[in-house]
Amino acid sequence: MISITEAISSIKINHKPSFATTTRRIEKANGYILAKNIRSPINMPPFKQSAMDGYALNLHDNLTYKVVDEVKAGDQHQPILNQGEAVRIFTGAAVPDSANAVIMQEKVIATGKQIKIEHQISEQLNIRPIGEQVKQSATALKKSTKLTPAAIGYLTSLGITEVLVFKKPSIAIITTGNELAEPGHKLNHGQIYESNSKMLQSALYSLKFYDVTLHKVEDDYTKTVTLLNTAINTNDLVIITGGISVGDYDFVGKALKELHVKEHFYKVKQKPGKPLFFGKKNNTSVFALPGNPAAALTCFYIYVYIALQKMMNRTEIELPKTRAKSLSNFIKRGDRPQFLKGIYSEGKVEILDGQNSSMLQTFALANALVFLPEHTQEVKINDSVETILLPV
Ligand SMILES: Nc1nc2c(c(=O)[nH]1)N[C@H]1C(S)=C(S)[C@@H](COP(=O)(O)OP(=O)(O)OC[C@H]3O[C@@H](n4cnc5c(N)ncnc54)[C@H](O)[C@@H]3O)O[C@H]1N2
Ligand code: MOO
Repeated sequence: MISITEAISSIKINHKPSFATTTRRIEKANGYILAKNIRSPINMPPFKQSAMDGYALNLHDNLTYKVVDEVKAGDQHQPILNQGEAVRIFTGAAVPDSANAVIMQEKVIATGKQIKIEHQISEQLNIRPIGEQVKQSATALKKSTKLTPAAIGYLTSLGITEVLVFKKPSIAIITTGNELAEPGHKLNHGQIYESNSKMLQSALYSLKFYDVTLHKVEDDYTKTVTLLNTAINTNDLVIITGGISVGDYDFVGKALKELHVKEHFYKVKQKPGKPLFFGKKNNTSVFALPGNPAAALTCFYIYVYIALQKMMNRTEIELPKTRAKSLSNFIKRGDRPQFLKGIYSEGKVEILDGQNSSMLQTFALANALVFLPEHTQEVKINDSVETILLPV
C-alpha cells in the first residue's frame, strides 16, 4: 500500500503531454490547447471604425460643421470631407479617410444640416484605428493558449473557422458487476442501478473531455479480459470501476495482469478509495477505481484529474486547495488519511454527514473535499482544514 503523495507523484511521472494534433472547427474547440501560433488573417478592426453614434468630422478651428452625408454600419461608400465638414455616423461604421475625429451625438447641437460642438476635440477621438486589436499577419494567439469562449469569439472575429489543437484523449469507461441494472428497468432483488458510468462521463464532460465511450461487463473473467483488451488498444485512457478488490468475483486485477498492463500502484492508504489501481500499457493509462460510487468519484478528482491535465499539457494539474475553518466536528476512525465531502463557502467548510463510500447523496451537495491527513484524528469547529475545491 502506498501513500497518497507517492500515488500522485507516480501519476505525474507516468504521464507526458500528448503532442498529437487535430484540426477542429472553431465552435467545437472550446477547452482545447492551440498547437501552433495563430496569425491574424486580417487587421482588426479592418477599417477605421467609429466607436460612437454621432458625427465624423474633418476638424477645423471653428466649432460649427456642415453635415454632408451619412455612413451607417456596413455602408461601403467613403464620402470625402473638406475641413469643416461632417458626416452623420453610427457605432461600428467605417469612418471616412478624410475624417479625423468622431463626436458623440449627445455633445452636439444639430440644426438642419449644421452641427455645433461645445469645444475643440482632439484628433482620433472615438476612432478605432485599423489593426488596433491585432494587425494582419501578427500573432493573434500563441501556441499553448487554452481556448475559452472569449478566445473562440476573438478568433471568429478574425474570420478563422478552424484551428490546429492538441488532441484530447479518447477515454473508455468500463463498469463491472452482475448486480448492476440499467436505469429504466425494474430492479430485481440484489440489483442496484448502475450509476458510475454516467457520473464519471459527466465529470469528464464538465472538464471538456467529450471523446468518451461507455462499456459494461458482467463478473466474468474471459469477458472482462476481452473488453479490457479492446478498450486498452483503442483508447488513451481506460477508467474501470468495480471488481478491483479481493473478492472471488473481482476479475479486473487478474485481467489487467493477463493483458500485461504494467502496474504502477495498487492500493493507496486513503479513505475512501483504498483499492485503487493505476497502470499503463504502451501509451494507454489504466485506472481501476473502486466500485463504491463516492470512492470512484473521489479517486477521479484526486488522481484521474491529474492524469488528464498532464496529458493536455496544462500547468494547473491538481485541483485548487485552500485552508478553511471547519463548521463541523468530525472524528476520523482508523489511520488512513481521509477525503470528506463538504460544502465550502467564503473561507468556511461544512463537513457533511453520510461519508460512507457507497453514498452519493452528500456528494451531490458537496463542492469540496476536506482532507484529513493520517495523524489528524479529530476536527473541531473552527479548526483550519485543508480543502480541495471541486470543479462543480
Ligand atoms: N475483504 C475485503 N473486502 C473489501 C475491501 C478489502 O480491503 N477487503 N475493500 C473494500 C473497499 S474499501 C472498497 S472501496 C470496495 C471496492 O471493491 P471493488 O472495487 O471490487 O468494487 P465492487 O465490489 O465491484 O463494488 C463495490 C460496491 O460498489 C457498487 N458498484 C460497483 N459498480 C457500480 C456502478 N457502476 N454503479 C453503482 N454502484 C456500483 C457495488 O454494487 C458494490 O456495492 O471493496 C471493499 N471490500
Ligand atoms: O475505499 Mo473504500 O472506498 O474505503 O469504501
